[in-house]
Amino acid sequence: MAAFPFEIEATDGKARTGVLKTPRGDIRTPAFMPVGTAATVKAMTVDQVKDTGADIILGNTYHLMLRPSAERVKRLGGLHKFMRWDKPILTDSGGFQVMSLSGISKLTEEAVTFSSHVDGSKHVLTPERSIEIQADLLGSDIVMQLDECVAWPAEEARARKGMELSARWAKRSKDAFGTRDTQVLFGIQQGSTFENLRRESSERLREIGFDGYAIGGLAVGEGHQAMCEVLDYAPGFLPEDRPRYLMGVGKPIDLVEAVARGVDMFDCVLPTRSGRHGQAWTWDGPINLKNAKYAEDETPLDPDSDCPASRDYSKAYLRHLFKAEEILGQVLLSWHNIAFFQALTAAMRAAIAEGRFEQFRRDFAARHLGG
Ligand SMILES: CNc1nc2cc(C(=O)NN)ccc2[nH]1
Repeated sequence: MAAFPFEIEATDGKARTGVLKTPRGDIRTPAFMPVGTAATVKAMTVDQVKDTGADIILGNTYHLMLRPSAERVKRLGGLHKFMRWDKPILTDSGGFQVMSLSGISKLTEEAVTFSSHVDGSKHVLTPERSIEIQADLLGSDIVMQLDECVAWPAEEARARKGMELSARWAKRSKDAFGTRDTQVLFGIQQGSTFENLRRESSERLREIGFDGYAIGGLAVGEGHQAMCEVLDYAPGFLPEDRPRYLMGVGKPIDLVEAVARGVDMFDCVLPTRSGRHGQAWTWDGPINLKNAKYAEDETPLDPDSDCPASRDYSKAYLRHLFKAEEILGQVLLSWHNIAFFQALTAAMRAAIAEGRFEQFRRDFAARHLGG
């Protein structure tokens, strides 16, 4: 039973725009979720994040279970109170980061066991424990099943094994989650780049029944074109009346091309991580502010933006901050990049609502990739 109403307001081809209504607030889709890894969107205050127009942020179970621990977050009132973010939070299951960040990890039918990258301590993550951490201890609004994200490239037999384990863990996750009024559980489609496996994964998830469906196992090195080839069919295997969330994606062009193929929600560290390293994302493509050509460029990143970081500071000043390794550079560029990703999703929502998404898609690519 769907706890969060998802109202699709308009479609344009496969693209959709709508609202996912949650007790902590509405999420306008297509939506970009800033990544708030260790209870912070790095280098930003929650007020700055809110100021960009973000309706929801992502929290990482792996990081928070290691530090400060999920039990401590619970004792301190849960993740929303702890970090002072009162809008919706989606937490991931921890599975992906165990494989990409932790020390030795062992995967069995029962669980993933791993050693912490923080202090080497041993931890066990089962579908049931991940649900407990996300739903009961962190108190997130949108909970993700524990699954296995198979590395790319994968042989079909290996991808099938991972997809089938993820499907069994989807059932265990749903049973552990039970029925709740103010929180929902999303299943995750796996199957690497194999159409038959993606279809089978989707059929198994639909039989179990989820409030939303993620497309996992992409943006793992396959590249933009191969990802788009999977997205030509993978979103359509999922229920059209529920949100579709593409995990870990991506660059601005990835968002536009995925929305064109029916995706509604995204998360990616790109805007904050690249911002910390001096890369600014703009309608004309990415620029590296450390480049000497900006040394006396008095123009702002985007004079039309309502974000102070984009509108009020010269590129010359931002370059200076990065050359001097001043923390303010990382703050301002993270703020600008998140504001740009929010402006991009807002522009896509408007284009879909007005039936001009294909034109938007062409104009964006020409300008952003035009060079
Ligand atoms: C940056 N690329 C990227 N791919 C991801 C895939 C998953 C996934 O399949 N989780 N079950 C999660 C995060 C990801 N981030």
